[in-house]
Amino acid sequence: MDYKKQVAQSIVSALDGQLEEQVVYEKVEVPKTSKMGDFAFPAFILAKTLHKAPQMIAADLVKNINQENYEKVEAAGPYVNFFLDKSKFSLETLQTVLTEKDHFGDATVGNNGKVPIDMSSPNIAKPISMGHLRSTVIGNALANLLAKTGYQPVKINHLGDWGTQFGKLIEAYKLWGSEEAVKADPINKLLEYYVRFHKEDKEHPELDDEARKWFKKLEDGDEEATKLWQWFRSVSLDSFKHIYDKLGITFDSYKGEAFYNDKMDEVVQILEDKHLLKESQGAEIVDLDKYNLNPALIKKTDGATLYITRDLAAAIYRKRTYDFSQSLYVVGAEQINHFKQLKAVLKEMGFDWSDDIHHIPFGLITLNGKKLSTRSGRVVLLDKVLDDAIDLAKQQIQAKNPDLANADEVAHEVGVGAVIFHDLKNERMNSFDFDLNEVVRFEGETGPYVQYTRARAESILRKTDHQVTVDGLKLADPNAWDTLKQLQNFPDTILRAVKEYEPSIIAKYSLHLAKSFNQYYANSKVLVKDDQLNARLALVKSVSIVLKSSLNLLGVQSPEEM
Ligand SMILES: NC(=[NH2+])NCCC[C@H](N)C(=O)O
Repeated sequence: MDYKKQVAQSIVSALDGQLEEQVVYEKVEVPKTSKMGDFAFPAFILAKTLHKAPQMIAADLVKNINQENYEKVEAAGPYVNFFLDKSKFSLETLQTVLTEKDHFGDATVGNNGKVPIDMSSPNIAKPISMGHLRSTVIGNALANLLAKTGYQPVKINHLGDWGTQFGKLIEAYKLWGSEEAVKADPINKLLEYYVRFHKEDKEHPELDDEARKWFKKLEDGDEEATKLWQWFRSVSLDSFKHIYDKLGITFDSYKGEAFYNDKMDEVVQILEDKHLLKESQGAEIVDLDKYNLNPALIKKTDGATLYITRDLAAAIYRKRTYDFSQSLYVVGAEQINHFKQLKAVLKEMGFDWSDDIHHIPFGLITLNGKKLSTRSGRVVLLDKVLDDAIDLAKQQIQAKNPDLANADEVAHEVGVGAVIFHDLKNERMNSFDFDLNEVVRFEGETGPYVQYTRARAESILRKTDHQVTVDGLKLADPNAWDTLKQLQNFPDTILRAVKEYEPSIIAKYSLHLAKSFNQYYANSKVLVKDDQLNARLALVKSVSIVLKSSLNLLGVQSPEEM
């Protein structure tokens, strides 16, 4: 039920069609506090046409409005305030949630369109960073949101498994590496070699020439180089998968940069045919002056291809494979220019679908105010962060509920959920600081708080043998009003989150719903056996359903008990 539409229609008929419904609909507001009603119409917009004082217009409107559908309609200065009929509203809302359950909020706007989401995409031979974590959890939440609204998301892990850094790594390994050492602790060892390379090449620039040679060999299929590369790739992938398992996130494809090696000749060919390639100091570039962008470097002097060349091949491959309605790239804001260049080159190549490519950028995570980077070796090992979060969750669960049977499983869901939720409650583009003790708290704006609220709703339902039915859902209790309105807003909230590619909208929504429900529960006696018992328990059940759906959309589990 679209109550705003109902309000707009009431106004239009009271005005005898002097304004279009659409115009009125757009003007109807939601007042700051519910004391001023659930909707308000600024009558002063009619002052010029009607040559009357705004207060008069508001007062006249109130007289002409059919009040039947409302608790009351009143004029307040130049505004008309509408108070919805709470009983009717609760009946309609609770009935919808209880019958649609998990499907409440499903939509069809996506028209089954396929949407590849380039997400996570860490680099081989380096630990997966907090930045990759952001990409992973934002991408996963967007995939869930898209699926709920009728799209078909395809989660692609575009592994950084190709590029000049592999030349550096091979050179470093040849100089300082040992097979046993790598086998014992793959990622940390490989990182150590890489960091050492970047220290030593400052004094020995000849190292860079060697590294370049190794990369060229790799591109030419040299046996030794290829073998080392394959080994580095497979140990790295094992360690990434270990973390994805912990996060509970899966991918539909692991086609990384190397997959496009044999698909780049075609890219270069098209660029040549369209006379887009220019020589510049021996390298091949595409001039993007008219887009106000730096030229895109397609081929280096030694013929080695680049990150953007592989992205061009990948974009074309995805269009051919999925015929996508849109194609998303969840990658940090530091790559904004890269994606602008990518879209511009595709456009120059004559691919109109380049407009359907969207870079979904996000801000940095800092740790105690410091930026994290791999080169300097200041990496936060994600695996450790997750384990610490699980430990913290376990301590709190043991204190609160020492008898909980599946405490380890719940601690995992709460600890990991806390890290994911903390990431997603911040607007994508905001940078934020990460302090684990804040993240895993059971109070405040945290994932565990929402999980705890939902578990509490379930425990209330376990306390009674009353079976909730969809009859008798009229709930006039003003304490329940904010919660009911939140529930009713869920479908719209989902659509907004999808439209803005902004999971934080769902995270904030779930916090608001949890908070309003806790307030309701503190002020109303839910389990008293009177004629509204069914309606109150229906509210509790509905809150549980919607909190669980919200958490699941974010990729966070929702334990029944904690
Ligand atoms: N198609 C892409 N460019 N995806 C993003 C890749 C991210 C890259 N591997 C990095 O860690 O910076």
